[in-house]
Amino acid sequence: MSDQQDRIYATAHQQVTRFSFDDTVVRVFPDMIRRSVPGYPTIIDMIGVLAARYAQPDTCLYDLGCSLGAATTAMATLTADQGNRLIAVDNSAAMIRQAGTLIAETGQSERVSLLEGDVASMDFEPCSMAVLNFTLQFIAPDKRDALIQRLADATLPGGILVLSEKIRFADDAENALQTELHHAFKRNNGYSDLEISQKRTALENVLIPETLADHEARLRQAGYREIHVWFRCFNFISLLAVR
Ligand SMILES: C[S@@+](CC[C@H](N)C(=O)[O-])C[C@H]1O[C@@H](n2cnc3c(N)ncnc32)[C@H](O)[C@@H]1O
Ligand SMILES: O=C(O)C(=O)C[C@]1(C(=O)O)C=C[C@@H](O)C=C1
Repeated sequence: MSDQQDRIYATAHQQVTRFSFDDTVVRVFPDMIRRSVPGYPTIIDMIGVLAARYAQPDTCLYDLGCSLGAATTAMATLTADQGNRLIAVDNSAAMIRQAGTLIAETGQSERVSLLEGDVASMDFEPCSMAVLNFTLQFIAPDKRDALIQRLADATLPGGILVLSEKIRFADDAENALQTELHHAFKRNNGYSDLEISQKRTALENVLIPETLADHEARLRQAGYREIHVWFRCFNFISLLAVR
């Protein structure tokens, strides 16, 4: 079951605990992410479009921090009959369990390997596409350079990384405005001020955003030849990095 409405922070919690991708979150995840991330459905659709454009025949495609496999399914659907193997990884056992059920329902299980594991410590096979769709932000900052470097090293010439992140802005006024606009988006999607504020507390020191410049510098340093911002809404962006 993962089709319930997100009401996790609707009532006052005595103590707001650190956000984690457990069973409670899995049950509401599709609703939570759609109402929390501006443009999420578009980003998923466009990951499919990017797969159709950049996935090379008979190569691996990675979905890292796959949650319920939305990006995996988009990539699999738009690369049918190309001989690609999809490797979807998440370190939440609850997510992986439910992702397995959902991917089986799409009939794509044969091409998809679902792995429970930490993407910050895994070795990558040669691949033509990797997706980090709102995952890097949850990985300890001191592990991010090494992860992106290992991914860049595993990516075939002409292959890509799609990196989507919540970002912060170096300028305090800009940061405050973009954060306020994101909260207005959440309010417009039915979240109350209490829900917004408790979720924000739960995400503190769990989701650690960096600036666009930080992301671009890391990607360039790792050896990506081209870096494009292809999606942006308020403090949410998605980058296309070409190897
Ligand atoms: C915001 S969700 C990603 C959404 C998903 N990519 C999508 O497009 O629907 C972040 C996911 O990253 C996973 N995650 C966080 N840290 C991870 C790590 N070190 N290794 C693997 N997965 C991780 C979480 O369990 C969670 O499922
Ligand atoms: O809800 C928020 O305020 C968020 O920052 C959104 C966000 C994300 O960017 O990953 C945070 C956690 C949930 O997984 C879903 C969405």
